[in-house]
Amino acid sequence: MRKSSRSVTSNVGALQISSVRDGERGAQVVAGWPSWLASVAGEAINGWIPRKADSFERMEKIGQGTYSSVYKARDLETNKIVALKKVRFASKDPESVRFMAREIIILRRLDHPNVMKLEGLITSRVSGSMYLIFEYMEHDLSGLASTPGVNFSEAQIKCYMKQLLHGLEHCHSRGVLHRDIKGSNLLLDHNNNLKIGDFGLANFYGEHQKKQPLTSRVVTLWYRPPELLLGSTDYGVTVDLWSTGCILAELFNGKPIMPGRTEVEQLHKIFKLCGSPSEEYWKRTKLSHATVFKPQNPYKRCVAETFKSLPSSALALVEVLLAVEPDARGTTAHALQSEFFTTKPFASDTSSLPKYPFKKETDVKLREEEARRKKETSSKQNESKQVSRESKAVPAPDANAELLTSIQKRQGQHNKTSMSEKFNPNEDAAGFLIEPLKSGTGQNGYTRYGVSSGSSRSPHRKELRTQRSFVQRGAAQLTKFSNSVAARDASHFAIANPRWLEERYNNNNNGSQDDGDWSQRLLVKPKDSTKDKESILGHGEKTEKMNYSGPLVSSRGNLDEMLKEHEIQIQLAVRKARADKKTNRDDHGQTQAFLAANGR
Ligand SMILES: Nc1ncnc2c1ncn2[C@@H]1O[C@H](COP(=O)(O)OP(=O)(O)OP(=O)(O)O)[C@@H](O)[C@H]1O
Repeated sequence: MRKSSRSVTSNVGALQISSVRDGERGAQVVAGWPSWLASVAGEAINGWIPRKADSFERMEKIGQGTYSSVYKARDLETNKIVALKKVRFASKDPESVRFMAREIIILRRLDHPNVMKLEGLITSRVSGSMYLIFEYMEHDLSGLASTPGVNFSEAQIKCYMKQLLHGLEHCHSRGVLHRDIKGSNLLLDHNNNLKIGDFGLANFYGEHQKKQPLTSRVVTLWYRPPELLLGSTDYGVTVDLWSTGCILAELFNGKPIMPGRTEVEQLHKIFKLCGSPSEEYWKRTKLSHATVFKPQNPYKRCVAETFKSLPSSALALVEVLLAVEPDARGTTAHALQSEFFTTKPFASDTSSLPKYPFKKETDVKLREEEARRKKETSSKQNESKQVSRESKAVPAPDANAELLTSIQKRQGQHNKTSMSEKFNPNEDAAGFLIEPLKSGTGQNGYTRYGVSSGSSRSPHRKELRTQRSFVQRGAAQLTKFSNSVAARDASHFAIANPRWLEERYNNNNNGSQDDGDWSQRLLVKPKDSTKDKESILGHGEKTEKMNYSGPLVSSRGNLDEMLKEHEIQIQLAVRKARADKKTNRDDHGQTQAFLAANGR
């Protein structure tokens, strides 16, 4: 990034992005920045000048995120191939701009070979859009692991894990929590250098920050730690370590280890595998959902039995990272010192690993075609299903109305198309079969872990690959249960940009928490509140039913009862899915995943 002649030190450590003084703003606008950005998020651009769009040759689309579209491009000044991430936000809404800017501020704070480097920004005084410029990365870890014929050796897994932990160590040392660690956010270049990407959900934490509650609604579901599912708003680096443990086990296992479809099911999967927390923990903890989710009988931990085929040093590290109580997960430094990295086979050198052919562009095209095809089919189906869906949906509580307004702002409510573009329920993860792991022995005699080298892509890998961050995850999960559990539109509610809500909440509440914790309002509510429904519909969206993601559980009761209720809901959905399957062949994959995941 070129520096402006007037270099200003930016205090990117501040949680709140303060407005810049008029003089600074003026200088930034003169430097070419739009005033909507300079006026509310001057810190994000301090000392930089924007690049011009016409100094890049935009090539194909290579990624579609929840908040962004990513394009391959050529930098005409350097002739280098780069990735341009076009971020979605509403330039007329200062809060929306601030939140978009937070990703930039965080990225500018980081500087490490295993963290994606922000190389610059493209916008202009008259533009309403913003592109983030990154080094172009050929692969991501999930995509690579799902490639037919690609099986990782233990040394190779160590190589990737080591890089991930070094990158995370850097983030944590700079006071940054990533909060969305998963395979598709771990990017790899053609030399097998791994870089942590997508800081869209990241936030600052630590003692030097003003102590403010963080949102618990972050991290893609399958990688989300129990304390977040229990509603913690005071957490730290251990959330990233849990996700790291999930990835480590997954790389050996060949498929995601806890593919929950709802938050309740996710927590149940965690307790079944990792055991439920100790009595001590329940007593000590003030987590908002703890009373609701505490099981009557404790669950026994069975990580060792489940992953008995893992090398012992890998299993030992998985045991630590997947500790159900956060404090026992240690730190990135502890993990790097563990036997997993200090015993043979040692982590491969990146240069000794195979070079994999590019395939990102084809992947994106295939996924988009598939999504388009499904969308066409489903919009026809949705028309006929509308009545039953609405009648079974649980209305949202009053408290959600305010949040809904916020969400719409973040997503650019003035632009309805951007909303629907963002949310494509059919482009979801669960439409694929989960197959049993097949591992084998590679040419070098090492055990190769991961999927078998069949002629087609591994379905469960596809599932992993397309499991999106919080937003899309919500959409995907809920769509599966749209008729019996929650309405599809619930995801519009549940997909609030959590970091935006977090900040908004903090701004409005001066960081104080009360019994009406907003994250709890998102999850737990009484079942019969028609009034609530009225009130939420009264907030400008008369035609769209807004529901929420958590009505799988009653607000009072124990986990076992809830799970029973939950299971009934799932069975209803399974029956429904079976019926749909008969009537629509295009729903085939989705139904299969549903049945497979339920062991039916
Ligand atoms: N530097 C890069 N090089 C190549 N591809 C990239 C790069 N950065 C991102 N991508 C691709 O674009 C996709 C979306 O990017 P990113 O994850 O940053 O956006 P997002 O909107 O925050 O997505 P998500 O919904 O996963 O949170 C990634 O999954 C990846 O495949």
